[in-house]
Amino acid sequence: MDSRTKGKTVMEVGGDGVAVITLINPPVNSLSFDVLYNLKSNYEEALSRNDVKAIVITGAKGKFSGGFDISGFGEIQKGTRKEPKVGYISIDIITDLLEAARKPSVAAIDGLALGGGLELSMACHARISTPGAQLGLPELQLGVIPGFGGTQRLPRLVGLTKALEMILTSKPVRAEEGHSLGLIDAVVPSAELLTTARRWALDIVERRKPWISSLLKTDKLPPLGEAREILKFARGQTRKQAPNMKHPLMCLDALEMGIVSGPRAGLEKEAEVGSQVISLDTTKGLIHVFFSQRGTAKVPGVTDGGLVPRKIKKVAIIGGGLMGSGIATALILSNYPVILKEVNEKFLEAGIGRVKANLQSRVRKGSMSKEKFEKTMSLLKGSLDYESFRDVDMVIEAVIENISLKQQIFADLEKYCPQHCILASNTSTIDLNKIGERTKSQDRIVGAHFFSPAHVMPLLEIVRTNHTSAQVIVDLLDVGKKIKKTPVVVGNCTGFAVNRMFFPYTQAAMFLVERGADPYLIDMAISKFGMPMGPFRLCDLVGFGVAIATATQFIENFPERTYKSMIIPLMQEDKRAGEATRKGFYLYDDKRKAKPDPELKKYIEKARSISGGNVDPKLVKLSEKEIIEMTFFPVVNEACRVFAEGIAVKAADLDIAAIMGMGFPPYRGGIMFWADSMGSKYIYSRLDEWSKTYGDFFKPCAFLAERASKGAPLSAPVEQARSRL
Ligand SMILES: CCC[C@H](O)CC(=O)SCCNC(=O)CCNC(=O)[C@H](O)C(C)(C)COP(=O)([O-])OP(=O)([O-])OC[C@H]1O[C@@H](n2cnc3c(N)ncnc32)[C@H](O)[C@@H]1OP(=O)([O-])[O-]
Repeated sequence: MDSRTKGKTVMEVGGDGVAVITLINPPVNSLSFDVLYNLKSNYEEALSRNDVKAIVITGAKGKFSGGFDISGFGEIQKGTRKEPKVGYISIDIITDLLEAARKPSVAAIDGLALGGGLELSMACHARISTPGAQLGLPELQLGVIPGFGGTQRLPRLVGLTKALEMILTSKPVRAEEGHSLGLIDAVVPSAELLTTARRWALDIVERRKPWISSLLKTDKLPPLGEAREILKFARGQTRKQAPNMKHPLMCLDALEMGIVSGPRAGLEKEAEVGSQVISLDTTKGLIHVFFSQRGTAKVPGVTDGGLVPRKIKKVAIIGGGLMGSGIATALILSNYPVILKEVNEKFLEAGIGRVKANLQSRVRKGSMSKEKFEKTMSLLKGSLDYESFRDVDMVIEAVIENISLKQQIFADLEKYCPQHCILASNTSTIDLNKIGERTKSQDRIVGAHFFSPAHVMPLLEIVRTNHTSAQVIVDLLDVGKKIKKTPVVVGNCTGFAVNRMFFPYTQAAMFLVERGADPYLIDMAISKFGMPMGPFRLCDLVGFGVAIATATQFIENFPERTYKSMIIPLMQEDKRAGEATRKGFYLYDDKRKAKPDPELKKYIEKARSISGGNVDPKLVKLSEKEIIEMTFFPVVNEACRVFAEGIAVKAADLDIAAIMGMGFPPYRGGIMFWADSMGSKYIYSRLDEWSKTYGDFFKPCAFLAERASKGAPLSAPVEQARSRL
């Protein structure tokens, strides 16, 4: 392959008259422009050759195709590549050249056919797949729409309702389901894939199998009136679930056009809309997130040194509380044998009970069979001492946040665990250097900070001290991938990356209400911005105990920029501690539905009198935009500090940490990406103005000031960073 080209196709014509075209673009055979243009040339040649009767398309190395090369969108957005004529690929190549050809094509699908990959296969006249292959149109998740005819062919193959479900949820189906839906014509073992596809293609030529153009099928489409009702419902749901995104509705426009005015008009609409969505801000954000999420596992100086992850065969967890049991669940779900250690029988039983309950909820929801439940639970063993730790490869400590207890545990671990064993702590606040103070094993001590509930939340902060070895990080990155977490490697400090960003968010909200802003309007504005809930509703959910404990850490470590509000402590004195007590910033009914509480005013007024602040008429009447800026710019400020200190090595890691750890809306691209969309100068000027009026809590940090003075993006790499990694 030429180093300037991205992927290719190769064509081999067999003695049976079948031309097999193979897509080659590792690792997932994505459809780059080079692959697509090569495919076109191969087709033209196959159609013109007398020795070719039929065509089979397949993908190299067990993967059909992961879809259009997503980096191509970035090139178009940046203007480094000119977009081909609208509809050139989907209409001129895929429809008019391939589907309308006088020679039939069969797709031989192994492993996966996603996005453009599935769309290409749907333009073939039959599809043969291996068992378990993933088939889907996940484009909406990336901010784009299926643009190679998927909005037209999928409803015609599987019916409108199922097509809408697959497109709107971005969730793939397995080959077996695809077969029962009519998307796949036959499922055969991998070894028989190509021979079956070749035979099928020749059978079409010889009229022993039907020659079906998906685009011309109508039997699965509902009558027009019914189709309109289904689409109307889908629009309503989409508006509710994704109010800040335009592309899902634009995708529905293309689908509707095809049903109302025919597939050709539908294809044209799809091409027009597909080209428009590329420049939406939400699309830019989502594509940035796709690559950033995969980039978190690439740590300069760690993963680029050729280290190979060691095999972790057995893991021990100390502490069967909420975190320990969640971590144990995540591990056994990925087939790791786990020992759960507790201090006595009662606690051990409770810990194992929690793991059981986590799995049972899957059985109840139908996502886990009873047999799988039994098999998974059999991977968990309880223990009350360290004897069984002699052959473990990794220990994760998940006990309460008490330094001397943790120090004792790590000293014991050093005695009982093998020399190579990774010693991880799930602490969310305590300095890892202190935890390992009584050991000589500093190089294998690492933080494995899970988020609650650990078996559900997708983020894993891997915390590295100055002593942690690169091998240990590589091992933990591998475990993270196997248990389906997105790892972000961060340096050692109070709060690491996520909690450092969380503190100013809640503190800003407390400041605003103390100065007269309405907490319920703040929550509403922040939910509208795209957070799962506002800061006050969140405080109620996590409970005031946790909120006070984390705030205390921040006050102790960063006193110069902490806003100390008494609202939460005052409420706690009155036994209002959040949702668990049915009273917090909101009141909760039997069904845990939240409603505003007029009594809240009393606590706010008292807190205001303690802090000595006054109601500020400007803050009483904040617009939604001002609310967002006053709560999130302090977060941006803290993210800048985390970046400048080298706690995070890439700004994009903070984007992922904010999305997965705080619930920051992915379509805004993450905290730094969003900040850059407004510009460092603007953010600096706002914070600077507020700090002059309201104090140091808002004071822009030196990094932000410097970037603003140069007009530079916040996400540009930190030169000669005082990296802690
Ligand atoms: C006009 C166009 C119309 C069309 O309808 C639009 C589309 O098709 S939109 C597309 C619709 N398709 C999708 O949305 C599918 C998106 N992809 C996926 O969901 C997963 O990657 C997949 C399930 C395929 C493999 O999961 P896994 O085994 O856990 O592996 P992994 O996830 O770690 O990825 C491994 C490497 O492959 C890379 N890469 C992957 N796909 C693409 C791509 N399409 N392109 C480029 N690169 C891609 C990925 O960046 C990573 O690179 P690196 O340098 O090693 O970090």
